[in-house]
Amino acid sequence: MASIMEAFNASTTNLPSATLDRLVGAKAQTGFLSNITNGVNIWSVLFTLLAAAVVYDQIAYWRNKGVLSGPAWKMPFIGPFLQSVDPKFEAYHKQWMSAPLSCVSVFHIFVIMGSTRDVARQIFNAPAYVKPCVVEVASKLLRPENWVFLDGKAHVEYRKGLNGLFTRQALTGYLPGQQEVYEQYFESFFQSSEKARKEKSGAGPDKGGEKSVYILRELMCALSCRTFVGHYMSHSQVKEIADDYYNITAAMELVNFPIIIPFTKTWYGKKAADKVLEAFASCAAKAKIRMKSSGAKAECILDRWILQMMESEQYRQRIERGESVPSEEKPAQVLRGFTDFEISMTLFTFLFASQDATSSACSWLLQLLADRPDALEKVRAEGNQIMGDRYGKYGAVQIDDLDNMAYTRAVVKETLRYRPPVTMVPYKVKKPFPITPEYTAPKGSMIIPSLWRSLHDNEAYGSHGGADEWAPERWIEGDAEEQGKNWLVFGTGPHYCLGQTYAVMNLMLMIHLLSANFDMHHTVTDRSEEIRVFATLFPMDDLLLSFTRRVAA
Ligand code: HEM
Repeated sequence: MASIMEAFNASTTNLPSATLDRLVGAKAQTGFLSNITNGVNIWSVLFTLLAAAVVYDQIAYWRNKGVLSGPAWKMPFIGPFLQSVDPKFEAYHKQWMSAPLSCVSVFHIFVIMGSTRDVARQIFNAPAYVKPCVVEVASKLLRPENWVFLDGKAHVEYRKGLNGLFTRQALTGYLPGQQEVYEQYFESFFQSSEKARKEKSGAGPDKGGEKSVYILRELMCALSCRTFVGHYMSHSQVKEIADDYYNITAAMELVNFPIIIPFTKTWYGKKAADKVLEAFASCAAKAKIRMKSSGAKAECILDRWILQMMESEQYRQRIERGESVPSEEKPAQVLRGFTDFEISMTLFTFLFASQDATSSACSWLLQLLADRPDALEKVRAEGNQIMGDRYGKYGAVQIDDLDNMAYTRAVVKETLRYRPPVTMVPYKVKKPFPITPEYTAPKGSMIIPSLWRSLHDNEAYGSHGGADEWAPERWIEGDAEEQGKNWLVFGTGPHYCLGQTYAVMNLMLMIHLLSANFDMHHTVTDRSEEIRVFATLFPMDDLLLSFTRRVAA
């Protein structure tokens, strides 16, 4: 306004009108610019930048999305982050069923979900384009230099060195320790059921159920620790790890806030992970000393690994001395020496890979068996027939016995199919990945093969009431065993589960011993069949179980 007044005042001078017009124009322009600049402050600059970033974020999402199914609009920056903090099975299920390929974008991460069997297999089998990324925070917890993040040849080589820890001979050696752990925990389940029954006087076994998923998690952690590090870890340390492990799982959301902020889930998770790493490193140091003493026998994975390192070192020394070593004396894998911390990181990956998955599997196994007495009786009858006098005795089960338990195996495999513990396996796209002729996944995006549809596919598992029914018989008299292409419970391709034989065997051992010695009583609620997502899948009501000692018929 002031500048217009100044221009107006100028008209009172005697300048020619054209010059005056030019001057008025120039004055008015200067006034307009200064108006703008006068209005500019830090907030308007920030607002403009923010608006530009929102527009950029949205356009980047559309560009990445291309022809994929997924929300048309992205919540600025965070996307569906808040939903991923409290994930709902139904929401995931809806997404898996929505299309073979769908997408969301959370923070800066573009996430592609591959849901059908063929798309999932295509992703698993594309190591040239993708590498595992577990979930974003995993590299912070497991450490970025951990072997599970190796790719290509380096991964294949490292993994070869671990194969010897999961051979039949190795698994045989872990069985006695595992049976000790089962005996100890089953006894404590029974004792706490007895206590609960006394406290809730008058409650029958079927009414006295206690939430069991937590104690089953502890059992699985104790079992893993015994298998991995034997007696190098005390019972109280195992208990501490089992308790802390909850924080590690809680930190494992599909997408986390990008930085670790104190007192958040990821912060607690990282603290717990550091403690586990320290504990395993100390076990490694102790094992290195023990295994050098004469006559020391390998009792756990750690012992076997160190033994293999020692044998490799002896072999190398013989070669260096110029000896010609007969080929049968050459170790199956010549290993380098690993530091205590390297060993610890690797053992942590085993715990990391097994803890949630086996806890989930054993929760559903017990729920399903408690609810289907006919199946439970078949497991018992088979065990009794195979074990004879040894039936129900801890320490008596050998690997050959488990091999012969066809029905028990069918129960485990059917449970893994019906309630797959791992439903999604995140991979990262290393270079543009042409998944279909119409769509190429952009470099840097997360791509997730999802296993549910493959395992609930009626074309493969349509017999015995259909794929949504739990029917162990389909593995005995049906053709489930021939559906190898659909059997993605343990993944496929170069990163397929290293512990799959061990996991199935261990779950078989658990239901065999438990059913031989105890009766299980499930307090069924209207939420028992609902699915809770906590990294893996669990019964929504946390599985109310109680145990009574079995009186043999
Ligand atoms: C029911 C139990 C289990 C299930 C359902 C399961 C499932 C899986 C799945 C889906 C993968 C990803 C495979 C891929 O990317 O193709 C995996 C990887 C892996 N699992 Fe398991 N797992 C189980 C138990 C175990 C156990 C007990 C161990 C070890 C003792 C283990 C060790 C591993 C390792 C080390 C990997 C990564 C392999 C690699 O990157 O080369 N898992 N598991």
